[in-house]
Amino acid sequence: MNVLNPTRLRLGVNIDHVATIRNARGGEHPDPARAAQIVAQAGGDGITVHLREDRRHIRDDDLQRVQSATGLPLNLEMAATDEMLEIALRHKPHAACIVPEKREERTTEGGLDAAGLHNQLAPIVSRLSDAGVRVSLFIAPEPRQIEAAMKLGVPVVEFHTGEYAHATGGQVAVELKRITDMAALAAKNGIEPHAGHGLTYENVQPVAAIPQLAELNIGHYLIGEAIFCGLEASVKKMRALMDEVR
Ligand SMILES: CC(=O)[C@@H](O)[C@H](O)COP(=O)(O)O
Ligand SMILES: NCC(=O)COP(=O)(O)O
Repeated sequence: MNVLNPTRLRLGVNIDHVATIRNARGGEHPDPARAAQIVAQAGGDGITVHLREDRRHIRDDDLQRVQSATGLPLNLEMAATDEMLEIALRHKPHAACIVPEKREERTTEGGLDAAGLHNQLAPIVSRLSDAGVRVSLFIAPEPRQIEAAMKLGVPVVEFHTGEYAHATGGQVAVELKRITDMAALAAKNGIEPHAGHGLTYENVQPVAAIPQLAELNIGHYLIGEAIFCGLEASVKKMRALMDEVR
């Protein structure tokens, strides 16, 4: 990705909620694979999908179709379960981001406890890595979690930006500083930092300006905006906002 300009902040577009709308009627429209093609035309650098245990949006049969719809790298978000590991090993996406998952949650509520789950995560990380999948951990921006990521030997962490996105008043700067400091700590220790969750046109720029961040993954807001202006336009606008601060 971005071999011509390694400093460019990559935009991974999460297309889960195209599938949410499709599933509302149980048919095939709108098709996430078509959304992936539009993301590619709009200048997105990657496609992210979260195959949830309850299949509330992305379904198993979407993976192959989304993967072959474009030449973009696919980032598969997955819970640390045997079922998801087998699926990931079958599809071999470019990257797999291990996320915490609760069946009853509305969305991913926090980061993975990589420190507490070391023994569960270690074999999953090594089997994915051996299969050539770039493993990432979706963690809170905390030193303890970065230390755990280092122990697990993952090349990438993605910081959960939900706390930042939902913060108000003086807390915004506090949350931003946590992400800024942890991006620097991760990079210093040879881990490529990414970020995502709850990012919008309004809150993306301070995060995009963090120099060590290599990739942002953004979904719900872009698909929501696409209802009003089209997916190509919403991706292009996010891309432009990110580029303005780099
Ligand atoms: C891991 C993450 O932050 C997102 O991918 C999010 O989980 C998308 O799926 P939901 O909107 O179903 O939570
Ligand atoms: N990992 C975060 C992601 O893929 C997108 O999160 P959101 O923008 O849908 O909140």
